[in-house]
This record gives sequence, C-alpha cells and structure tokens, in this order.
Amino acid sequence: MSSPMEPARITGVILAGGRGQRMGGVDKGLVDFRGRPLAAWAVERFGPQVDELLINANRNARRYAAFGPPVFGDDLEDFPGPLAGLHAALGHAAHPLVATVPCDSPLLPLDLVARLLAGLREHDAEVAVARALGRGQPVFCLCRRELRASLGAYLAGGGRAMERWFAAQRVAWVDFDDCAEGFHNLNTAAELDEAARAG
Ligand SMILES: Nc1nc2c(ncn2[C@@H]2O[C@H](COP(=O)(O)OP(=O)(O)OP(=O)(O)O)[C@@H](O)[C@H]2O)c(=O)[nH]1
Ligand SMILES: [Mg+2]
Repeated sequence: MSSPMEPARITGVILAGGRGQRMGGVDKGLVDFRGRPLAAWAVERFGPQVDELLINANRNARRYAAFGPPVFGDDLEDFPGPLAGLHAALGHAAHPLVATVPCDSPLLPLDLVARLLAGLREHDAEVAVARALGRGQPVFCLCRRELRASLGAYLAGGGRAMERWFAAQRVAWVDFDDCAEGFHNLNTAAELDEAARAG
C-alpha cells in the first residue's frame, strides 16, 4: 500500500459501455453536447487528472479510438452494468489505482480525483466513492487494482449493484456538496436538450 508521502499513480477510465436505452439505445458517449461528443468532454475534464487515460466502450470502438486514449470492452457479455466496465478496467490499468467517470456527466468536477484520493488515504480505504447532497454517485470512484478478484467473484455470483459491492469493501464516501451540479448526468434526450440549452 502506498504511504501518504508517495505520489499516487492513477489510471482513469471513462465508462462508456452502456446501452443508452433511456436515450433510445444510442451510444451515449458519441452523442453531441454543446457541439462536441459527450466522451470528448470527459476526456478534456478528466484526462488531466490522471496519469493514464483509457476508454471502456462496447460499441463503436473505432470512433472512440479517435479521441486518443486506448479503448477496451467488457470481459462479460450482455451489458451487465458499470461494474463490468470497472472489472475490465482493473485488468487493463497500468497503475495501482483506478478512477472512473461515466461518459454522460460532461461537467464533472475538475478536482474529482484529488478529492477521492484524499478520502482514500484519510480512511485507508480500498475504494473511495463520490457522494453529493447525500446521494451516492457510484460511477465516480477510485478503486485499488487489487480489488479485481473480489469484483470478479461478485459478478460471477450474479451481483450487479455497485453500492452493494462497495459496501463489502473498505469504502470511503467523499462529499462533493459544494459542486453537486458536476455530477448531473444525462439519461434521456430531454435531459440532454435541457442541459445543452442551459449552458
Ligand atoms: N462497461 C459497461 N458500462 C456500462 C454498462 N452499463 C452502463 N454502463 C456505464 O455506466 C454509466 C452509468 O450508466 P447509465 O447512466 O445507466 O447509462 P446506460 O446504461 O448507457 O443507459 P441506460 O441504458 O438508459 O440505463 C455510463 O457511463 C454507462 O456507459 C455496461 O454494461 N458495461
Ligand atoms: Mg444503465
């Protein structure tokens, strides 16, 4: 385990492997938001916070590759949810800590990873997870790579719920009440339109 004095080495993963069903089955990361694809917003805001950036996508791998970072899909088929992306990410990461963000929160906090890291260290936790105004934001997490075996077992047993898996680890919840709007995520075409017009 790293001491508080050591610089952390962190792999960041943009989770873009979902079905986008509430948006009509579109590949959400490729959808336009204020003139650029949603994934481009994540690359721009999250990329500078990490030492290595990867994209997890299950469709359109070539289009995602055009953003620059390496692209990988889930190990499990049939879109079992974000934990499948995290599991694959823990296998692909070059660094011992893995941070995730979803592809559909284009205004994500610019100090997300620094604050998750501080929480992880403060509580000597295995995973740090964002929370805003009392509401867990499980797809924004920082996870030790050693948890891959635990996560693999949880998924193999049929587990799919992020918060339930976190609860079985040493977890630190990190509050972002001061910038809760940064976690606003876009699930439907109406939400996308409204957020795009608000800018
Ligand atoms: N790798 C991977 N990521 C997923 C999967 N399902 C959801 N995600 C990602 O998890 C994040 C949160 O998921 P949702 O907001 O529900 O997105 P979604 O599943 O594409 O959308 P819906 O189908 O409408 O639920 C998004 O970044 C998704 O891309 C999956 O099966 N595999
Ligand atoms: Mg979903």
